[in-house]
Amino acid sequence: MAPKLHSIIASPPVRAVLMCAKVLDVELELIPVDVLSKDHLKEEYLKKNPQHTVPLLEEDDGFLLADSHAIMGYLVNQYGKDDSLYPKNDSRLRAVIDHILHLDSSVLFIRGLLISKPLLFQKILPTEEKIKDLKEAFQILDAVLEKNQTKYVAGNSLTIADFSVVTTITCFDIFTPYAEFPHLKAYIERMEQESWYELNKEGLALNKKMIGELMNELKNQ
Ligand SMILES: N[C@@H](CCC(=O)N[C@@H](CS)C(=O)NCC(=O)O)C(=O)O
Repeated sequence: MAPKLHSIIASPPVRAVLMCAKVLDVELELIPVDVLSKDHLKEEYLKKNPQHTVPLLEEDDGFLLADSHAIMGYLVNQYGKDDSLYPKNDSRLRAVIDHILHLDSSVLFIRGLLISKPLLFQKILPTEEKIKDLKEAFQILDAVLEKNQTKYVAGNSLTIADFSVVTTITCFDIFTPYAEFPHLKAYIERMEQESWYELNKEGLALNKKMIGELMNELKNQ
Protein backbone atom coordinates (compact mmCIF):
# COMPACT_ATOMS: atom_id res chain seq x y z
CA MET A 1 0.00 0.00 0.00
CA ALA A 2 1.14 3.55 -0.76
CA PRO A 3 2.41 5.56 2.23
CA LYS A 4 -0.17 8.07 3.47
CA LEU A 5 0.58 11.79 3.53
CA HIS A 6 -1.56 13.84 5.90
CA SER A 7 -1.61 17.10 4.04
CA ILE A 8 -3.19 20.22 2.55
CA ILE A 9 -1.80 21.60 -0.71
CA ALA A 10 -1.87 25.21 0.51
CA SER A 11 1.07 24.28 2.78
CA PRO A 12 4.58 24.87 1.29
CA PRO A 13 6.26 21.95 3.15
CA VAL A 14 3.48 19.63 1.93
CA ARG A 15 4.16 20.72 -1.64
CA ALA A 16 7.90 20.10 -1.16
CA VAL A 17 7.12 16.47 -0.24
CA LEU A 18 4.74 16.11 -3.21
CA MET A 19 7.47 17.36 -5.59
CA CYS A 20 9.98 14.94 -4.08
CA ALA A 21 7.55 12.01 -4.41
CA LYS A 22 6.85 12.95 -8.03
CA VAL A 23 10.54 13.04 -8.97
CA LEU A 24 11.07 9.71 -7.18
CA ASP A 25 7.95 8.29 -8.84
CA VAL A 26 6.56 7.28 -5.45
CA GLU A 27 2.80 7.15 -5.04
CA LEU A 28 1.38 8.74 -1.87
CA GLU A 29 -2.17 8.44 -0.59
CA LEU A 30 -3.22 11.96 0.38
CA ILE A 31 -5.22 12.27 3.61
CA PRO A 32 -6.69 15.78 3.88
CA VAL A 33 -6.00 17.80 7.03
CA ASP A 34 -7.80 21.13 6.95
CA VAL A 35 -5.51 23.25 9.07
CA LEU A 36 -7.83 26.28 8.86
CA SER A 37 -10.63 24.17 10.39
CA LYS A 38 -8.12 23.05 13.05
CA ASP A 39 -8.14 19.37 12.04
CA HIS A 40 -4.48 19.30 13.09
CA LEU A 41 -5.41 20.09 16.71
CA LYS A 42 -7.88 17.17 17.05
CA GLU A 43 -6.95 14.50 19.59
CA GLU A 44 -6.68 11.77 16.96
CA TYR A 45 -4.15 13.82 14.93
CA LEU A 46 -2.19 14.95 17.99
CA LYS A 47 -1.70 11.30 18.95
CA LYS A 48 0.00 10.78 15.61
CA ASN A 49 1.84 14.09 15.52
CA PRO A 50 2.24 16.02 18.80
CA GLN A 51 3.93 18.77 16.76
CA HIS A 52 0.50 19.32 15.09
CA THR A 53 1.96 20.14 11.70
CA VAL A 54 1.44 19.01 8.13
CA PRO A 55 2.90 17.16 6.34
CA LEU A 56 2.88 13.90 8.30
CA LEU A 57 3.87 10.60 6.68
CA GLU A 58 2.23 7.37 7.84
CA GLU A 59 3.26 3.90 6.74
CA ASP A 60 1.02 0.83 6.91
CA ASP A 61 2.98 -0.66 9.78
CA GLY A 62 2.31 2.42 11.93
CA PHE A 63 5.60 4.24 11.24
CA LEU A 64 4.94 7.98 11.54
CA LEU A 65 7.24 10.82 10.47
CA ALA A 66 6.66 14.57 10.79
CA ASP A 67 8.62 17.39 9.11
CA SER A 68 8.92 17.76 5.35
CA HIS A 69 12.74 17.76 5.41
CA ALA A 70 12.88 14.46 7.32
CA ILE A 71 10.10 12.98 5.16
CA MET A 72 11.90 13.82 1.90
CA GLY A 73 15.16 12.26 3.15
CA TYR A 74 13.24 9.15 4.19
CA LEU A 75 11.42 8.86 0.85
CA VAL A 76 14.74 9.02 -1.05
CA ASN A 77 16.38 6.41 1.21
CA GLN A 78 13.39 4.09 1.38
CA TYR A 79 11.90 4.33 -2.11
CA GLY A 80 14.39 6.05 -4.43
CA LYS A 81 15.69 4.07 -7.42
CA ASP A 82 18.86 6.07 -6.79
CA ASP A 83 19.87 8.58 -4.14
CA SER A 84 20.75 11.54 -6.39
CA LEU A 85 18.24 13.80 -4.61
CA TYR A 86 20.01 13.17 -1.28
CA PRO A 87 23.28 11.28 -1.87
CA LYS A 88 24.57 8.97 0.87
CA ASN A 89 28.13 8.63 -0.40
CA ASP A 90 29.03 12.19 -1.30
CA SER A 91 29.53 13.53 2.20
CA ARG A 92 30.24 17.11 1.11
CA LEU A 93 27.24 17.41 -1.18
CA ARG A 94 25.06 15.82 1.49
CA ALA A 95 26.42 18.32 4.04
CA VAL A 96 25.62 21.25 1.74
CA ILE A 97 22.09 19.87 1.24
CA ASP A 98 21.73 19.56 5.03
CA HIS A 99 22.89 23.14 5.43
CA ILE A 100 20.18 24.39 3.07
CA LEU A 101 17.51 22.20 4.71
CA HIS A 102 18.45 23.67 8.11
CA LEU A 103 18.56 27.17 6.62
CA ASP A 104 15.03 26.57 5.38
CA SER A 105 13.78 25.29 8.76
CA SER A 106 15.56 27.71 11.03
CA VAL A 107 15.62 30.93 9.00
CA LEU A 108 13.59 31.03 5.77
CA PHE A 109 10.40 29.12 6.56
CA ILE A 110 10.18 30.10 10.22
CA ARG A 111 10.42 33.84 9.45
CA GLY A 112 7.51 33.49 7.02
CA LEU A 113 5.55 31.32 9.44
CA LEU A 114 5.97 33.92 12.20
CA ILE A 115 4.01 36.24 9.90
CA SER A 116 1.47 33.85 8.37
CA LYS A 117 0.42 31.91 11.48
CA PRO A 118 -0.68 34.97 13.56
CA LEU A 119 -2.29 36.36 10.40
CA LEU A 120 -4.33 33.25 9.60
CA PHE A 121 -5.24 32.19 13.12
CA GLN A 122 -5.38 35.47 15.06
CA LYS A 123 -5.96 37.95 12.25
CA ILE A 124 -2.85 39.94 13.17
CA LEU A 125 -1.23 41.95 10.36
CA PRO A 126 2.57 41.61 10.06
CA THR A 127 4.75 44.21 11.76
CA GLU A 128 7.49 46.02 9.81
CA GLU A 129 10.03 44.24 12.00
CA LYS A 130 8.80 40.80 10.93
CA ILE A 131 8.78 41.77 7.26
CA LYS A 132 12.33 43.09 7.68
CA ASP A 133 13.41 39.75 9.19
CA LEU A 134 11.86 37.84 6.27
CA LYS A 135 13.53 40.16 3.78
CA GLU A 136 16.86 39.54 5.49
CA ALA A 137 16.26 35.77 5.13
CA PHE A 138 15.70 36.26 1.37
CA GLN A 139 18.89 38.34 1.22
CA ILE A 140 20.84 35.54 2.96
CA LEU A 141 19.66 32.98 0.40
CA ASP A 142 20.45 35.41 -2.41
CA ALA A 143 24.01 35.72 -1.07
CA VAL A 144 24.33 31.91 -0.76
CA LEU A 145 23.25 31.55 -4.41
CA GLU A 146 25.67 34.28 -5.48
CA LYS A 147 28.54 32.63 -3.60
CA ASN A 148 27.85 29.13 -4.95
CA GLN A 149 27.11 30.08 -8.59
CA THR A 150 25.36 26.75 -9.17
CA LYS A 151 22.23 25.87 -11.14
CA TYR A 152 20.47 24.35 -8.14
CA VAL A 153 20.61 25.55 -4.56
CA ALA A 154 23.04 22.91 -3.28
CA GLY A 155 25.07 22.24 -6.43
CA ASN A 156 24.65 21.49 -10.11
CA SER A 157 22.08 18.73 -9.62
CA LEU A 158 18.54 18.76 -8.28
CA THR A 159 18.24 17.82 -4.59
CA ILE A 160 15.55 17.81 -1.90
CA ALA A 161 16.87 21.22 -0.76
CA ASP A 162 15.43 22.76 -3.95
CA PHE A 163 11.91 21.56 -3.12
CA SER A 164 12.06 23.18 0.34
CA VAL A 165 13.54 26.48 -0.78
CA VAL A 166 11.33 26.90 -3.86
CA THR A 167 8.07 26.29 -1.98
CA THR A 168 9.08 28.54 0.93
CA ILE A 169 10.30 31.49 -1.15
CA THR A 170 7.44 31.51 -3.65
CA CYS A 171 4.89 31.35 -0.82
CA PHE A 172 6.29 34.11 1.40
CA ASP A 173 6.89 36.35 -1.61
CA ILE A 174 3.43 37.73 -0.78
CA PHE A 175 4.95 39.53 2.22
CA THR A 176 8.14 40.81 0.55
CA PRO A 177 9.09 40.22 -3.10
CA TYR A 178 11.98 37.85 -3.79
CA ALA A 179 12.36 39.52 -7.22
CA GLU A 180 14.30 42.31 -5.47
CA PHE A 181 17.15 39.82 -5.12
CA PRO A 182 18.73 39.07 -8.52
CA HIS A 183 20.27 35.66 -7.75
CA LEU A 184 17.13 34.48 -6.02
CA LYS A 185 14.95 35.73 -8.88
CA ALA A 186 17.10 33.98 -11.49
CA TYR A 187 17.10 30.77 -9.42
CA ILE A 188 13.30 30.69 -9.05
CA GLU A 189 12.91 31.42 -12.78
CA ARG A 190 15.16 28.43 -13.54
CA MET A 191 13.19 26.18 -11.18
CA GLU A 192 9.88 27.29 -12.74
CA GLN A 193 11.08 25.65 -15.96
CA GLU A 194 11.35 22.21 -14.32
CA SER A 195 8.49 19.71 -14.71
CA TRP A 196 8.12 19.12 -10.94
CA TYR A 197 7.43 22.87 -10.43
CA GLU A 198 3.91 22.22 -11.78
CA LEU A 199 3.05 20.81 -8.34
CA ASN A 200 3.64 24.22 -6.75
CA LYS A 201 1.09 26.10 -8.81
CA GLU A 202 -2.36 25.20 -7.45
CA GLY A 203 -1.42 25.28 -3.75
CA LEU A 204 0.59 28.48 -4.15
CA ALA A 205 -2.33 30.22 -5.89
CA LEU A 206 -4.73 29.07 -3.13
CA ASN A 207 -2.37 30.26 -0.43
CA LYS A 208 -1.77 33.66 -2.04
CA LYS A 209 -5.50 34.21 -2.59
CA MET A 210 -6.32 33.36 1.01
CA ILE A 211 -3.54 35.50 2.50
CA GLY A 212 -4.07 38.37 0.05
CA GLU A 213 -7.80 38.57 0.77
CA LEU A 214 -7.26 38.41 4.52
CA MET A 215 -4.63 41.18 4.48
CA ASN A 216 -6.89 43.44 2.39
CA GLU A 217 -9.81 42.81 4.73
CA LEU A 218 -7.72 43.62 7.83
CA LYS A 219 -6.16 46.73 6.26
CA ASN A 220 -9.62 48.07 5.41
CA GLN A 221 -11.00 47.63 8.92
N1 LIG B 1 9.25 22.24 9.75
C1 LIG B 1 7.94 21.73 9.44
C2 LIG B 1 6.94 22.88 9.38
C3 LIG B 1 5.54 22.40 9.10
C4 LIG B 1 4.51 23.48 9.37
O1 LIG B 1 4.74 24.43 10.16
N2 LIG B 1 3.35 23.34 8.71
C5 LIG B 1 2.28 24.30 8.93
C6 LIG B 1 1.45 24.45 7.66
S1 LIG B 1 2.40 25.25 6.41
C7 LIG B 1 1.37 23.73 10.02
O2 LIG B 1 1.06 22.56 9.99
N3 LIG B 1 0.97 24.60 10.96
C8 LIG B 1 0.07 24.23 12.00
C9 LIG B 1 0.65 24.45 13.36
O3 LIG B 1 1.85 24.75 13.48
O4 LIG B 1 -0.10 24.31 14.33
C10 LIG B 1 7.98 20.96 8.12
O5 LIG B 1 8.86 21.25 7.30
O6 LIG B 1 7.17 20.05 7.93
